[in-house]
Amino acid sequence: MSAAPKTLFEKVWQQHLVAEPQGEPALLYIDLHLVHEVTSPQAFEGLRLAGRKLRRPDRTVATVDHNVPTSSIEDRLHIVDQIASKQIQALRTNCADFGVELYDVQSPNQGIVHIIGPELGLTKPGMTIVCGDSHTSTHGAFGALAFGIGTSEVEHVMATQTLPQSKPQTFRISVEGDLPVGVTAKDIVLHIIGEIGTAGATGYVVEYAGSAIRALSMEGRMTVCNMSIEAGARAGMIAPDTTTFAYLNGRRFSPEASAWDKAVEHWSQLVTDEGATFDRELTIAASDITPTVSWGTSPGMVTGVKSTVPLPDPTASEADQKNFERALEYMDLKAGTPIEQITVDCVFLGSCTNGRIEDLRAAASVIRGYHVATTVRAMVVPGSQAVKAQAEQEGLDKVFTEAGFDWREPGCSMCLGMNPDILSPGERCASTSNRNFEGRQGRGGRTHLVSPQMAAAAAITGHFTDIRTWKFNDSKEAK
Ligand SMILES: CC(C)[C@H](C(=O)O)[C@@H](O)C(=O)O
Ligand code: SF4
Repeated sequence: MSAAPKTLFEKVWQQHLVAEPQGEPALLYIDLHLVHEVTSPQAFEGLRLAGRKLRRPDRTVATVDHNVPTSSIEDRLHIVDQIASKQIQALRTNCADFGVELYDVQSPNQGIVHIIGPELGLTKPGMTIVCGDSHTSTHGAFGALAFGIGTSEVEHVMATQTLPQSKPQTFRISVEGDLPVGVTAKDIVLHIIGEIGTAGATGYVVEYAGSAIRALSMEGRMTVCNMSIEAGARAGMIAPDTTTFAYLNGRRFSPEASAWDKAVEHWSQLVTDEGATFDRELTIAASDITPTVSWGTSPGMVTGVKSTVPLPDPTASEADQKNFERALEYMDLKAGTPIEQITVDCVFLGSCTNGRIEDLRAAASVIRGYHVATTVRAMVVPGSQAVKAQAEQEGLDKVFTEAGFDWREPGCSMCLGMNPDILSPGERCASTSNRNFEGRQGRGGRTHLVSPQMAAAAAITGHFTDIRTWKFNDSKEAK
């Protein structure tokens, strides 16, 4: 083995190479395949038609998340929507036929696929993880190489447990220094996308590094890696460290006893070596990041809460100027409007970006002792059954419901319009999710991406409000 310094990505890539045919994509071994109801039916059908079995059912785990109603257990058991009901039924039949473990609506392990993987300890450092879902990049927070794949690739992995992949380039983004109070992982990643653009990381695997990233909890790291795809990246990764090991210790599928010690020893090597080079590097000062709000129809159209909707840039290309105008028109905003003057009709707390327990705790600390503005409808959708149970044990559900939030069952919910939780045309939403495309939360709906703290504050005041000057009612939780 050569002693040349390697990046974290390079190490994981090399450890999974099955073949490297000349002039063709490499063949990678896949350690974990996560499956949900939307992108799997055709893949299972392909296997069935070809008379093939699933190569490694024991490395395949399925759940239902995108289509499930979040209103009540009753509604989840009797899904009215025909497409949703058919997809979920197909997943049940497919998992039973091919021997795949399915965390169905009544399982205590059900939840958004990118929330349950880490929470169960299925997601581990150094793994290759795929799912027919773009936000698979979330799992890179553990030092895994994790990326979304298309339905035909889902079938390939099901049949062979391998995947042909062209080798991506590497991009290190270092965020250095202490994050200012009130600035979160969500603000880091929105800020980064604002800086580099939605195609800024296209073709790269991004490694997030620097003291501000190291200081993040696993939940925060997952939020950052989750949105890598919104900058066009193939995947996002963060080197595992003691924070990672502490999170994984004792989880259901984590190794135990001597196997744990061996695993930690191996995982500890999964860092970028001193002197290893990246194809591209960028350093961002944490102190430059403020609570960030998206004003337009792409996750790169963001600005600070104290700022305004941007003015047109006469030096931009004609296409960019058109996009800008179109975004303002769709969002029904005027250039130069202060962000804090934008009122919201709806607040959505949830999704695989910000539907974890830490997100709910942070939002609850903001709303404690307050009530949702009369002009706002607000909902909290825990990312998983485990998040929901934990939150209820801590009494957070009470904090939310007493403040006037709707407390719901786990799923993707209002992150995308594939289930009954949608915006009405023209409705404006402060959302903790990751995409703000036209129609993303329902036809004609207007999405502003923010952190859980910022979403919670907007729910109370009815407009975007700088969380840095918030008056917390419980100093214990104030953050
Ligand atoms: C439905 C699914 C394929 C899609 C994705 O790949 O990301 C969804 O999860 C999303 O967030 O838009
Ligand atoms: S929560 Fe949103 S982003 Fe995440 S998997 Fe579901 S639909 Fe996709």
